Amino acid sequence: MPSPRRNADARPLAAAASSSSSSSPGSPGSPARGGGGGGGGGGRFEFQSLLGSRAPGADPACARLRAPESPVHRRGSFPLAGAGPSQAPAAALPEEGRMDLNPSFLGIALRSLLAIDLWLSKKLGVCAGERSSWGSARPLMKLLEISGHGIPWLLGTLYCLLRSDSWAGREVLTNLLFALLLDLLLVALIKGLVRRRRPAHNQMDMFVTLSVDKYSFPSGHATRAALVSRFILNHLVLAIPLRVLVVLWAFIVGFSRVMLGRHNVTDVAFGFFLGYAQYSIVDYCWLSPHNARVLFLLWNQQ
Ligand SMILES: CC(C)=CCC/C(C)=C/COP(=O)(O)O
Repeated sequence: MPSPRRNADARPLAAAASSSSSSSPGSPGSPARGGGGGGGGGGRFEFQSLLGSRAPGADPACARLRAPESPVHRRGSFPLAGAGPSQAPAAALPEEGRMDLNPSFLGIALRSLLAIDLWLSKKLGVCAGERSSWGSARPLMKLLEISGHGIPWLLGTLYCLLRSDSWAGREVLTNLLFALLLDLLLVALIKGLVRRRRPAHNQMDMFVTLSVDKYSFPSGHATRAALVSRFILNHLVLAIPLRVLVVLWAFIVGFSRVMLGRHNVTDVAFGFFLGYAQYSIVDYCWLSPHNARVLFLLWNQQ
C-alpha cells in the first residue's frame, strides 16, 4: 500500500511542475514517470526536464527511477517528488528510504522555481525557429549571438594585444585574455558538472561550439557579456552614453539567448551572476604591469 503521507506531499509538486498535464500522478503517462522525452512540449515533457533535464534511459539514475519494482533499485533511489501509487510502496521501503521520499521545503521551492523557469523560457523563446512568432527577428538575434561569442572576443583581444604599442594597453589586454580563458574554463566545468540539456525548442545551429555546449547551464554568452562589460567599464575611459550602451549590450545578449530558445531564464540569470563574480576574481588576481611585461616579452621571443 502506498503511504498516504507520501502522496499528499507529492501531488502538489506534480501539479506545480506540470500545470498543463492532464495525467494523474503515478499514472503511466504521469509527468513523474518521465516517459516520452523528445520535444513534445506538453506538461509531461517539462516535468521530465525538471528532474534533471536528461533523456530517460541515457542516465543510469533515471533508469533506477523507472524501475521501482526492483527492491535493489528502490533502496538507494533519489526521492521522486511526483511518485504516485504505482511507484514503490513506502511500507516496503527501509526506514531511511521512507524519509527520502519526504521532499524538503527547499526541494519543493527549487522544483517550483524550475517549473516556472521552464514555462517562462518556453514563452519567451519567440525566435526559437523561423516559424516562431518573432521568427523574422532571428537573424538579428544571431548577430547578437556572434557579438558575445568566445571566438571574436579571443581573436579580437589577441589582435589588439599584438598591435598595442603601450605597456598599459598590453597589461589590460593580457588580463582580458586571461579573463576570457578563465570564463571558458569555468563555464565548461560547470556545464559538464550540471549537464542540463538545452531547451527542447532550441535548434542546434550555433556558430562554433565546444562539446560541453550541448548543455545549457550556465549561459556562456551571459557570463562573457557580464564579465566583459564589467571589465570594459572598469578599464576603459568611456563617455556615459557609451557606458550605458555597454550595459545594454550585455543585457540584450543575455535576453537574446532565451528568445533564441538556446537557454532557460535561470541559465542566463546564473550566467550574469557568474560573469560578474568572475570579474572580481580577475581583479583580485590582476597580473601586475611587471608580470604582464615579462609574459609578453617571453611570448614574443618564441
Ligand atoms: C569555441 C569557443 C572558443 C567558445 C564557445 C562559445 C560558445 C558557443 C558558448 C556557448 O554559449 P551559450 O552557453 O550561451 O550557448
